[in-house]
Amino acid sequence: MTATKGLEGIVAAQSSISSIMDDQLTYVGYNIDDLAENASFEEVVYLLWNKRLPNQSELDAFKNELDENMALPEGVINHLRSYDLSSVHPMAALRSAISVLGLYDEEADIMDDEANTRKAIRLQARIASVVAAFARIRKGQNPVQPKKGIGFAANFLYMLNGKDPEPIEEEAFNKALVLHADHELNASTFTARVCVATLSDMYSGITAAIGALKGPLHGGANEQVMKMLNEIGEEENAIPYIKKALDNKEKIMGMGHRVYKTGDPRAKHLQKMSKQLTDLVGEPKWYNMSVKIEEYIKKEKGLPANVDFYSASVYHCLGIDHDVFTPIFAVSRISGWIAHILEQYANNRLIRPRAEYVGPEKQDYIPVEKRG
Ligand SMILES: CC(=O)SCCNC(=O)CCNC(=O)[C@H](O)C(C)(C)COP(=O)(O)OP(=O)(O)OC[C@H]1O[C@@H](n2cnc3c(N)ncnc32)[C@H](O)[C@@H]1OP(=O)(O)O
Ligand SMILES: O=C([O-])CC(=O)C(=O)O
Repeated sequence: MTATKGLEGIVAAQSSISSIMDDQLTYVGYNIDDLAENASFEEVVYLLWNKRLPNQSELDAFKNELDENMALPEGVINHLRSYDLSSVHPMAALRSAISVLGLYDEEADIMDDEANTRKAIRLQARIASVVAAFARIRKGQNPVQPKKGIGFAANFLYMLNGKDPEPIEEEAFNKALVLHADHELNASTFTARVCVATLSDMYSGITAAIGALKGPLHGGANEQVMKMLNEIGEEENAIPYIKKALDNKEKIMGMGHRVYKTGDPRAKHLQKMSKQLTDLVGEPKWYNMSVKIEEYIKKEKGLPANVDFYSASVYHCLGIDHDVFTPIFAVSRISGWIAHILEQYANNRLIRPRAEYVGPEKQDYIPVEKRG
């Protein structure tokens, strides 16, 4: 038995949700470029869960269901208030809060298809409310109740900021949600599938996935990109900063990808939005700096920018706190996690690979009192 480090190149499941082929990403056969330009996030969620796009009345009903399920149980709000608000990272708060949400769901451990569909809606709706509520509570503000009928992207920004977003903000945020919704067997999705393949419940699968997304080699990279841009500070510092980091064998956040080698098809959409929004808010340096870094890393290391690279400056321009970037990723990616969880349940087998043992062999047990 020989291990493949990081399971690179291993095909671990069949899936009909999303596909990456020749550096093109499709959701259920629809190219991400078409979806990013044309679809609402709700249409994409419906697509991932039902493997087809909704007609108008199905979409209206789906949006309505999300609206109806957005409000949080009071116990969850109280739980969020009970954290050490000065130090808890919003991603840790989210991981815990989703687990707590499960305690308020009478159907948490009911595994039939209908119950799972209802839980899927509740989780998709409420994760947005949790992220927005925690972002406000830690600033001493009260959570804002969701507003019905304005759409998921606008509703999230409304709950976060307490005011309706501008159309350009809503459009950018919707596009970011669409672009982050699913990505084949990325680390957090695989985590979710491994968890529920034991026939554990959906809340456990999502909680596990949030834990995996949090790391800086995965979703946590978007926050780290903004930290790096802040440290660089001005355009002229960008290349010296990156050169030094590479000399120190550091990884440049938002660069590189396990699967994409020529480019991440999502990055160009986020790059375009970054240009628009940084100009709009009068902070073009974030975009200009990012372009310099991208070009330099491409030339020096042959690595492309990934989805986390330009999303950082996009979210910054939307006025979102930098440590809320990764929770926002989760608000979108939960749609993909749920699709994969449902797919796993539908054709389940325990996921249990083997390890290549490389430790010592045939050791003799020595009683503790005789050990040196
Ligand atoms: C939503 C997402 O999860 S997208 C990914 C988000 N993560 C990041 O942006 C973090 C930065 N990027 C990385 O760490 C990596 O590119 C990953 C984790 C995304 C993919 O990694 P892997 O496929 O495992 O590649 P691995 O880490 O083995 O790197 C291969 C080589 O490229 C180098 N490399 C890869 N990414 C980077 C980077 N961002 N900066 C500098 N060097 C890099 C490695 O140092 C290594 O070089 P070596 O062979 O000389 O030792
Ligand atoms: O697929 C991956 O490894 C990481 C990624 O880009 C994502 O999850 O969107």
